[in-house]
Amino acid sequence: MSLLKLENVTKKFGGLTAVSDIGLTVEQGQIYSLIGPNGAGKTTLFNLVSSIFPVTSGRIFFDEKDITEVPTHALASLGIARTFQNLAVFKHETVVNNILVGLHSHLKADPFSAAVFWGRARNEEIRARERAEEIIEFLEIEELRDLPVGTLSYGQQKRVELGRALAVRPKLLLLDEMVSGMNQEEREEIGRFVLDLKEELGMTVFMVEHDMGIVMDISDHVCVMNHGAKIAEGTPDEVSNNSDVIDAYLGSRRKSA
Ligand SMILES: Nc1ncnc2c1ncn2[C@@H]1O[C@H](COP(=O)(O)OP(=O)(O)OP(=O)(O)O)[C@@H](O)[C@H]1O
Repeated sequence: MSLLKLENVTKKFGGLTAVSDIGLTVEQGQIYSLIGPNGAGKTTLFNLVSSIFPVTSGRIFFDEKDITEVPTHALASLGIARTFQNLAVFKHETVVNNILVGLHSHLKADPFSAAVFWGRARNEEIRARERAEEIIEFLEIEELRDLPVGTLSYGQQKRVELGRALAVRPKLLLLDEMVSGMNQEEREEIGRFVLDLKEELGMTVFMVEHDMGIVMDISDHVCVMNHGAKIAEGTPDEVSNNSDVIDAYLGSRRKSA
């Protein structure tokens, strides 16, 4: 079953077409990677799915609902969570508090009952703390739980950011260049967690990634963009043997050489 579907999505910035007539389908339970040379339009496409920019034309469907005009803040309650290319964590707060922030933005109790910590608010708070502990265990960061996030390595901070995105139990997780800036060991760990998300929690993952090792190792499906357009899609093997894809990457390397 398709979970995310883009139909003829285009984004123009003035005279520049950053995303050109893209159609794609992410199936439930897939790890779907979006790749392409620098400036191909990957991040712009992600920003359209998460409503950071409005589309110029086209429609976006999630779980069969048209979400093209749904604002960013309303996407979490529909089941879409996202991490960002640059770290989005509260550096002075502890690991557990950073994960609780992801949960609190989702709680339903009104501010009055939250203030007296009673009834619904109290039950929600207890459940939120249990959920935070589950995530900490899943990400194997128990020994870091009470440390301020700013004191952790970059790879550990990324794991906390991933934990915060998981807090809302998303159906779809958007990961924007999760492993950039990480060492090889951290990259492999994140790759393993993403695979566990799919295999243990049945989560669907849509990711923009430059690290070809991870893309080829864990993706079910890969979509390749160049100059705003989709140039190929298929299994990791299919796209890595596709001559248009090879040309696009070689061309971009020649330009930057
Ligand atoms: N807010 C913006 N205003 C104007 N142009 C933009 C904006 N955001 C992106 N662009 C342009 O759109 C094109 C696609 O950029 P985008 O960042 O989506 O590519 P990318 O594939 O994510 O690249 P990278 O791999 O380098 O992150 C580029 O030419 C970029 O300069």
